[in-house]
Amino acid sequence: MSGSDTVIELRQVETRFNDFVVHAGLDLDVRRGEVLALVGGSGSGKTTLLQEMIMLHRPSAGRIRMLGVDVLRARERERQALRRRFGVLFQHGALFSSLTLLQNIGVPLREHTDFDPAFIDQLAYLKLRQVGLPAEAAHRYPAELSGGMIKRAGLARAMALDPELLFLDEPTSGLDPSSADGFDVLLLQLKQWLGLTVVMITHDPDSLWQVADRVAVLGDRRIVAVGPMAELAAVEHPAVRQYFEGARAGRARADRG
Ligand SMILES: Nc1ncnc2c1ncn2[C@@H]1O[C@H](COP(=O)(O)OP(=O)(O)OP(=O)(O)O)[C@@H](O)[C@H]1O
Repeated sequence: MSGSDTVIELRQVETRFNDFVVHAGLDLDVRRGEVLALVGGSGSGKTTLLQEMIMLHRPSAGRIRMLGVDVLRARERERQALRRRFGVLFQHGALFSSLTLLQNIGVPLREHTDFDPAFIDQLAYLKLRQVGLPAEAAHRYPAELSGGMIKRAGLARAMALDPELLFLDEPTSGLDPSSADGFDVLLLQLKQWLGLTVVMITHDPDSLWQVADRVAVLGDRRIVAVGPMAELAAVEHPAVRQYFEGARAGRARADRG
């Protein structure tokens, strides 16, 4: 039985693509207010697991509870209501190229509310500023912006409906080190200011050490270890060891101190 501080609970999740088993007997809890990083080798099933949490993919078996809702058994109306309570930042930002940043950020508000257009612009502008974008970026198009700004705009859009939960797919990948650092700092601030719960896939050792409260490691089709990086350092499983060996991992660890 989970406590009220568990916002997502996965139990005995199994995922198959025909005969190919991606997850089997996978258990994971996400706690309220934490940043949980999901890591694992290529093809270990991170993206598929994220898609199952955001209801884009249905596991073959098991149970997923999110914000008190039994996701796989809920009626479509309940699932629709749940969708408004989380935001997603996809890997490449997934902004509409023909819309300005302000219009992009306002998309979920236009879809899910009856607010008038001027009010939607005001709310979108607040989100734009909340993620640290300058006022003049509001009327620019995605093609005119840096990768870091696009990620921030994608985050602002994910936050448009004031979600309790955020899902981020490799938020710092493709960013230069200083933009990636900036994004990490932003995430920490948003967590602190808004009490958001964040689940993110990342390969970035700096994010693992500096932003994640806990790290869940996918290997052998399940979560083989979960805990703060400092605790995972003692885990011998090969899927875990790779985050502690090699130059990048060592640098991130040293920088933290
Ligand atoms: N729709 C699908 N049909 C068949 N196989 C799939 C499908 N989606 C994913 N897979 C397979 O499931 C496995 C897990 O894929 P997934 O994309 O979840 O892994 P990942 O850990 O996110 O990998 P990466 O880090 O490389 O993005 C892979 O072997 C992939 O080929």
